[in-house]
Amino acid sequence: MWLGQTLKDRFVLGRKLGKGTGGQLFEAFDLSYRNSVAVKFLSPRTFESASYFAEFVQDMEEEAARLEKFRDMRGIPNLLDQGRDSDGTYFIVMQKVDGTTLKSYAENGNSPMELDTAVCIVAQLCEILGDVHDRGYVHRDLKPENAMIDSAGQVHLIDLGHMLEVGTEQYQPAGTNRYAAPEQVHELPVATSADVFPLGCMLAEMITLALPYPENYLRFEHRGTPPPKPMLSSLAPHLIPLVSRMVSWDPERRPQNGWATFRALQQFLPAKGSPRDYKLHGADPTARYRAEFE
Ligand SMILES: Nc1ncnc2c1ncn2[C@@H]1O[C@H](COP(=O)(O)OP(=O)(O)OP(=O)(O)O)[C@@H](O)[C@H]1O
Repeated sequence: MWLGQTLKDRFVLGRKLGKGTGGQLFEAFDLSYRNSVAVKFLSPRTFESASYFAEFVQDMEEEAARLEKFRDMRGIPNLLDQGRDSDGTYFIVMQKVDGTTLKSYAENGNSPMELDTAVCIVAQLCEILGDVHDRGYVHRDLKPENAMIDSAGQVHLIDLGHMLEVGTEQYQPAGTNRYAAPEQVHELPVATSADVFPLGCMLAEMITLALPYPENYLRFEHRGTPPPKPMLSSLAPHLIPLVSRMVSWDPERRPQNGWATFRALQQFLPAKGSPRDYKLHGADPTARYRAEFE
């Protein structure tokens, strides 16, 4: 791929937007609708075997299929097209989120985060995931790099590459150390409650700058010993009971899905019509809940 290359006679490639382990994201200009879009290419994987490479292609094809499944769902970019460029590299084209990842948002002056802002970001993620969970899917890789905040303060969920239908027999490893739920790390079956664990981790981290469990802790075997207790003492006391449940080792103790977590968080959202009395760097994710009318 190169700057100015036109894909499918329609998308003119521009600057790089970001990079993950599996994909590279570029901005492109859509000649049909005359707006900016995002193109995700499979990263070059020169040193890997053909079969390993084929697995990555399959992962991206599955991601495209999931984007299509969640078409027009608020908070998930729409799939616009997919194909292969002149070198045979697979790509998908989707709506571009005009904003930054949650990780960059925090790093660019919003860290540690006001409790209000952090709660609103997680509440927005819960609303998106609530709809995903209602359709029987688990995201399995929630982390600050996989959430984006647009210029209007709306949160978007990206990277559906590891999403799985609840009850799928075949196990495919997924998740990021320190965010992934223990049952997922231990390769046990996962339910929608596996997405609630990382939401609790993210909420605690945004406010206190610390994750509830130490590095690599989740990868240890705990057979015969009680599961570890989360470290949440620097969190606001009124949030501790809910966040403790969200990051509970036992999936049954967590709110069971996005909507259940949203309902539990609702009491901590800013009141409608209330003003924000602190400064934010960039977009305002609390505006959605402060607004008198949606
Ligand atoms: N729709 C989008 N609009 C704008 N930027 C995006 C969009 N999707 C992804 N990005 C940017 O590209 C980066 C990488 O995207 P993504 O997480 O999908 O790649 P990945 O290789 O699947 O990541 P991972 O390492 O989690 O597997 C994101 O962190 C973000 O900065």
